[in-house]
Amino acid sequence: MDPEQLGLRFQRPFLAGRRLSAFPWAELEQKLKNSSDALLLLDILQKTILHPLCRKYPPSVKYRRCFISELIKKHESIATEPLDELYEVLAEILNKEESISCYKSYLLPTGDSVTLSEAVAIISQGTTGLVTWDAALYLAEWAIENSAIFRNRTVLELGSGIGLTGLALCKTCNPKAYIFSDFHHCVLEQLRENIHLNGFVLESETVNHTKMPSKDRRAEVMELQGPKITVAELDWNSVTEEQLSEIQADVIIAADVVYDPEISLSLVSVLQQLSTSKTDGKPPEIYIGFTVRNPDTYHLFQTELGKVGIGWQVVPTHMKNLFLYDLHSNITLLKLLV
Ligand SMILES: C[S@@+](CC[C@H](N)C(=O)[O-])C[C@H]1O[C@@H](n2cnc3c(N)ncnc32)[C@H](O)[C@@H]1O
Repeated sequence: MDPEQLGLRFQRPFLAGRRLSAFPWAELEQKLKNSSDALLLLDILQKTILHPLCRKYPPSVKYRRCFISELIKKHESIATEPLDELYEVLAEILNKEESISCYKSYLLPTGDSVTLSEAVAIISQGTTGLVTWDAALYLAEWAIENSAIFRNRTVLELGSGIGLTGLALCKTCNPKAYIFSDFHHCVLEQLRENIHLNGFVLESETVNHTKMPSKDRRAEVMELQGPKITVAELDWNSVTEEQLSEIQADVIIAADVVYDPEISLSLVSVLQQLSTSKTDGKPPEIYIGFTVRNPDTYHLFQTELGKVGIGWQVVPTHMKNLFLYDLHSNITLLKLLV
């Protein structure tokens, strides 16, 4: 494999902040043993820590520190002379302060990328919604592979979190309109920030509090070639039938929203109400992707769907693993039959 290729295999997981143990370290070590040429390490540096996306939107300090330390270790295991560039980068990182948030960038097959500001901790501010979960990566990848389902249609996403699936879909699948939704105020705030970070303009701040956009803003919205994007504050426990009937989505999606029995019950009720609203005489297509952590929770979700007359089929796996979700996590994508 040429050194450029190995560099690219470090780039994608590094920018997305994936687990360091999943990086091709053994291959790097082998290559370095065969030739102690520093060019390979410099290429990896350029494609990761020195990449323009990382300079502008860096992963967490701890993550970068661990990564550069691992590169130094690999280099020192085969070379006698230290490589200055590695130590310069380490020194720069050691001077940085830890923060509770960081950036992750996900490279799209179009050559574009989605960058998100995410929390460093898996649970923060009392919510799981401030990080991107594997099911969101899986659903985004599946959507990109099946973009015809979304082209020129209105898509509603439930429990969007900070927006990975929707932003990837808006950048690659040409939906007519995309409605992100969630209920947690910190998540909604972070979601809006991420939408702006990716160059999109919001149609309005929330569906519930529609503000008339300023003249400049209207011009900006009109100039925008992409989908009409909305963020809706939508709580499955309190949303009314009337609010749901106003949405009129052609396609409904959600990622990692089946993880708690109590939440499942209100989610199913929302899905049932949404499934009865018809656009152009047709019910919406509904796709729910989730990691099966506890089979009982999964079965409860299926049972509750059955009780309200919603069937389901498992959508076959695609496994291109463009976004590097953990291949050992048990992710399922259901198409609901309404
Ligand atoms: C595990 S996170 C998944 C976030 C994102 N879809 C992903 O996969 O990365 C679950 C999301 O569901 C949202 N959620 C939980 N209960 C909700 C409710 N009652 N109404 C609306 N959203 C809810 C949370 O705020 C959170 O963003």
